Amino acid sequence: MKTLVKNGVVINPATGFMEITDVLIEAGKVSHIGDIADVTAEQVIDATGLLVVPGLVDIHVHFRDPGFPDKETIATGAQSAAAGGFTSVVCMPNTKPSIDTVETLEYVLRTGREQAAVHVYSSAAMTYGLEGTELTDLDSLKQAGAVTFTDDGRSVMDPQLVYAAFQKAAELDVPISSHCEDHHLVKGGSLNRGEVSRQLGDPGIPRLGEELIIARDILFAEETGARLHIQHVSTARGVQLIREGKARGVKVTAEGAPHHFTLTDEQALTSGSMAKVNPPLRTREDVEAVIAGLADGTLDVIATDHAPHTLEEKGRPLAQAPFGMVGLETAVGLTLTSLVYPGRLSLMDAISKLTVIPSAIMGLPSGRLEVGLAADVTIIDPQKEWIVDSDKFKSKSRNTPFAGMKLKGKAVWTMVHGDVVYNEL
Ligand SMILES: NC(=O)N[C@@H](CC(=O)O)C(=O)O
Ligand SMILES: [Zn+2]
Ligand SMILES: [Zn+2]
Repeated sequence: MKTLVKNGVVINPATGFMEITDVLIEAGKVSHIGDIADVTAEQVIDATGLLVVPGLVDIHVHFRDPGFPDKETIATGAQSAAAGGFTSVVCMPNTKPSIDTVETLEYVLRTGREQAAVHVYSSAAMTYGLEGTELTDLDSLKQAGAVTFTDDGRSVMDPQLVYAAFQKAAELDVPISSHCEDHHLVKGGSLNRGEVSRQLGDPGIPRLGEELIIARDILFAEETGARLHIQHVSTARGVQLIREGKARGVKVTAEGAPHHFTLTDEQALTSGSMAKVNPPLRTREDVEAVIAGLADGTLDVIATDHAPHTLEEKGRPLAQAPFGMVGLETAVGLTLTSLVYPGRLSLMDAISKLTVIPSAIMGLPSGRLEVGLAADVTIIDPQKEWIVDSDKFKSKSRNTPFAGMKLKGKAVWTMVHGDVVYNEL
């Protein structure tokens, strides 16, 4: 089977390559990049005016299996990924049971191989049951394929335990992904503590709770030499702490989420519980800082934190609704609309933060569009204007504050290892 993608803007951020040319895919691999006149292929795609990029990589998703198949399964999460242009994802461990044993990790990876349209990688929990009391067996979890250790959804509060985890992670050279939230300081709020939370009678979530743990974990990384990846940074001072850590040579990387570079806490006034996410949407100043952090490289990657929840749960009042929003199918549109078109981030940097950089952080064999490599390829229509319709999501869940929003730019064709897994061309 040969597929010829003709005349697209072919981008490979790993080498800074960007040219209007052709890509030939044979037997699941990229066999040629460059103008091709004399090839007969079973499948020919006219990519004129479209971007042909490495399959996108999201290192922060929640696929809810095992435990919550009403929200998402590995198969539906993978369909959602494919529809958003993502060909590789890293699952978070806050499932039920949590991904804290080799057995559960192997279940997730095997289900991914057997049922998912995209490559499914997984994190493993740092502590059993994400309870923050006993370290998991990090050696055997690494051995079984965990690409990062994290208690995402919570922070481990006991400094002795955190210290031991960082030491072990340094020894194993596996990055720790950190959800930063001081649970002693953050209790009961649903929204950023500020004007809007006061208006809605919510106790609020202080920025300081996030910043204390960002600062703490940077120090642990500095002390132990471990690689630290800070998840979903939402505050201006959080970005600055990471910038300073990097300047000191600490091995810290970080992610910005589309909702954090697009929306402020005011979104809760119109979207209610749909705008409830952890860490919360903050203020304009914070959004600007997240964008500046992405632009200057302080925030290395764009990751969605795709967090599906049922409409029943999200229909509850703010205080009772769970935190989180789906993100895979809106990420490309939001990246182009909020960052690239306003001139805040170059197209090359945007694609880089969605491909080769996240792959490098997690050590994944993806994120490049090069001859000889497996053909994970995404086509983006940068001109396509569309209105977010959550009823059309491939995800099982519809919890998004972006419904009804007009975006410019969309993933329209996704190939995994030579097979087309999404096509709206
Ligand atoms: N981000 C969220 O608001 N929710 C995530 C957990 C997390 O990423 O912290 C979830 O699992 O629902
Ligand atoms: Zn988190
Ligand atoms: Zn998460």
